[in-house]
Amino acid sequence: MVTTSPPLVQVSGIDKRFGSTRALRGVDLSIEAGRCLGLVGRNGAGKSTLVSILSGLLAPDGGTVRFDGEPAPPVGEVARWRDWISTVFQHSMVVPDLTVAENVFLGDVGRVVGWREMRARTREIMAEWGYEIEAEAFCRDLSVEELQIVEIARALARGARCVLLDEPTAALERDAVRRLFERVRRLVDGGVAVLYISHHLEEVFEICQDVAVLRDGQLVLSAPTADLGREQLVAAMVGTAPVAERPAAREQAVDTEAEPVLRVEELTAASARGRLSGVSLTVAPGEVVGVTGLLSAGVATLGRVVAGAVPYQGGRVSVRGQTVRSGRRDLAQRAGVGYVPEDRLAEGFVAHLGVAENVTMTITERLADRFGVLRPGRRTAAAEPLTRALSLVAASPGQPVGELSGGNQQKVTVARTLAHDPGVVVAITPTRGVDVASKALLLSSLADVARTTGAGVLLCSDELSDLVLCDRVIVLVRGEVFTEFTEPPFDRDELIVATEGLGANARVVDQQDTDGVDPR
Ligand SMILES: Nc1ncnc2c1ncn2[C@@H]1O[C@H](COP(=O)(O)OP(=O)(O)OP(=O)(O)O)[C@@H](O)[C@H]1O
Repeated sequence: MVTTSPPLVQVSGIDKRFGSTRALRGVDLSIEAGRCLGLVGRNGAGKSTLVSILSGLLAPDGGTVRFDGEPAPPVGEVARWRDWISTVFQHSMVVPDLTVAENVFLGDVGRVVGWREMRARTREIMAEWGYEIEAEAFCRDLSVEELQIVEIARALARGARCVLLDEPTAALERDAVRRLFERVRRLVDGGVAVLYISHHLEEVFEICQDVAVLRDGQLVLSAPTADLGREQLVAAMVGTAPVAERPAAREQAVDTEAEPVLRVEELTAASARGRLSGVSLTVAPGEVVGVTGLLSAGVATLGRVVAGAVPYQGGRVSVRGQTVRSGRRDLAQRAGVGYVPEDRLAEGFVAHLGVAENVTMTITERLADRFGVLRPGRRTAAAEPLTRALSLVAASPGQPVGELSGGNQQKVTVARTLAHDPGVVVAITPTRGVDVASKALLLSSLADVARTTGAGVLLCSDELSDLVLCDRVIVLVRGEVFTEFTEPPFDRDELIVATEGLGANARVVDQQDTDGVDPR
């Protein structure tokens, strides 16, 4: 008699409701030992809900989870679930006031290892991954990338039989992504089951043997990746919804002779996200200027300085001729700077307020009647065109933003920025966590604002596909302007080479401007 062993993780008939939202409907899924399963779907499809259920944090309304054929432990007994499944969550679960080693072994201290061994094993894992993070460092001092590494190290240290990676590459650089993939392959070769959630379909094709697609809470496709093309995958994700995967190229010429809406002169700043040294640039009315570079190059710092979110030490930032004082978010906003921050949870929205209220937060005075009263209907009407343009999914305009999926929260942040007719939009990695089909909509709405209102857009992103609709792209290397690409379409490979500080023919700025840049 032939006996086949049960899958390592088997999910059967899982249902989950949140009020009127059916987040998961009768989902069946198997995660096999020694295979990597990709889980994809549009924003709000139910991926994170499934991750929470698989991590023992959320009870399903119906259905079962089995490990190796046996019923999973009761929900809430997180330590017992972790013996089976270790999860790297989309949002940092790292405790800032603990050290790296304490975070890696969080929940296991005393039970599994002593302090000395904990530090030694943390060092070992970091060395194996090629990361230079001190085991004794406090996590509050780490960058976004380093925090994510701590989370991955935690999953690896536990030696769980199944590892869930929920958008693990969102804050990682190319080299770090490559290292992560190597490690995932090694885990899989060693018999570990991996569930890999990503909005980057190319990643799914690269490292997953199988792929499953969730749409509106239902599993609509499950197949080996080798049997599928990208189009089939996107078609399964979007169903019958019309979709533009790429924003249309920009046609309108920008008047670069016009007085710039944004002028940055000889800017010097220091922040945990990279320093800036003597950075100068301008953005003309209606122009979309991209800024890119490696994580430590200062791209996010530049955006944050212009938005007044962090101070600068030298130089000048001016919007429509008016100087924006260092580190004054309020004054930057008053001067007309709209800001799509990198960390939407911390700065992007107010979680307990509704979608329409968040979107119209900066324009309440304009919407109120002559007695200063603002009717909810007016809010909803003002928010609706923006949320529709971004294909935002919410149960109602009043649904608290904290209840939305990650990608939809990001769309609220963008809609809110665009609502108050900014003169300059600073957007930092605006498409992070946004599904493939919504990316084009989001980028197009930024470009539309530039085209129709004459606003300037400063698009700070390490996501090269975000840069397609830029009129120019400025590359920063170690806090300095290294080069500028002025002729779209931009060549992806040339951009990559430039971010590394290489590629002589891409160089168009004066030699003088780049003195001191080590071209490695
Ligand atoms: N705590 C909650 N209360 C109410 N609704 C919720 C809650 N958590 C999730 N939802 C809803 O359940 C649905 C599925 O959300 P989920 O976060 O699982 O989607 P997702 O596929 O992970 O999306 P994304 O790609 O944007 O992260 C969404 O409509 C979301 O608004």
